[in-house]
Amino acid sequence: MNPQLDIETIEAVLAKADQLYTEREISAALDEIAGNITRQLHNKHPVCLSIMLGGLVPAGQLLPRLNFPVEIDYIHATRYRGATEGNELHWIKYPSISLENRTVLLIDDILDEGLTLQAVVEYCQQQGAEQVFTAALVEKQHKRRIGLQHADFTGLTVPDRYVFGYGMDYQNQLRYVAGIYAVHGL
Ligand SMILES: O=P(O)(O)OC[C@H]1O[C@H](OP(=O)(O)OP(=O)(O)O)[C@H](O)[C@@H]1O
Ligand SMILES: Nc1nc2[nH]cnc2c(=O)[nH]1
Repeated sequence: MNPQLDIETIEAVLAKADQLYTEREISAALDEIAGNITRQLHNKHPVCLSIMLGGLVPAGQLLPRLNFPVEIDYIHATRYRGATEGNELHWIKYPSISLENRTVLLIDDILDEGLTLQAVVEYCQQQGAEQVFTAALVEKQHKRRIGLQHADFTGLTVPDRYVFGYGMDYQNQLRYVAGIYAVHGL
């Protein structure tokens, strides 16, 4: 499938966007999240599941900060699918590692309405996980949370705008950006 946006448009979206967090601020937040995860899970040998695609960058930056034994796998589930409003959750890949009697840590980029993390927590529980913890780099601030209210581990808050960078996309683009930005006008 061809990208929805051409290179000039992608560069213009980035140039006009409002920067909410620098890479340095995100790095400090990841240090804090990693410290809190370590204190709570260091002797649990957790299965860490990145929720793709958005979880890719936060998980990739968080996991090397965890200096204790973990197993790594991923789930691919999406409800926005390149749009700026969510729909029902589309499951693309279930984890390969058995979750039975395991402590599970889910890692995602953003908690918005909370439906994605809630559905994935329920899936893990159905698979027999002993305990399920959630980490989201960012929590969006609004009163429309209808699923999971808060992640167990989180670092940054963003206003009620559409944000991208550090794993988060705008129309399937800009996930690689080393900062967190709000789209101009959204
Ligand atoms: O709290 P919610 O309102 O459910 O939204 C949060 C979810 O939305 C994004 O995923 P998206 O469906 O855009 O897929 P992606 O990971 O491929 O970006 C993000 O990565 C979270 O998983
Ligand atoms: N990229 C991105 N994904 C989301 N999923 C839910 N909210 C958002 C958001 O603001 N940005």
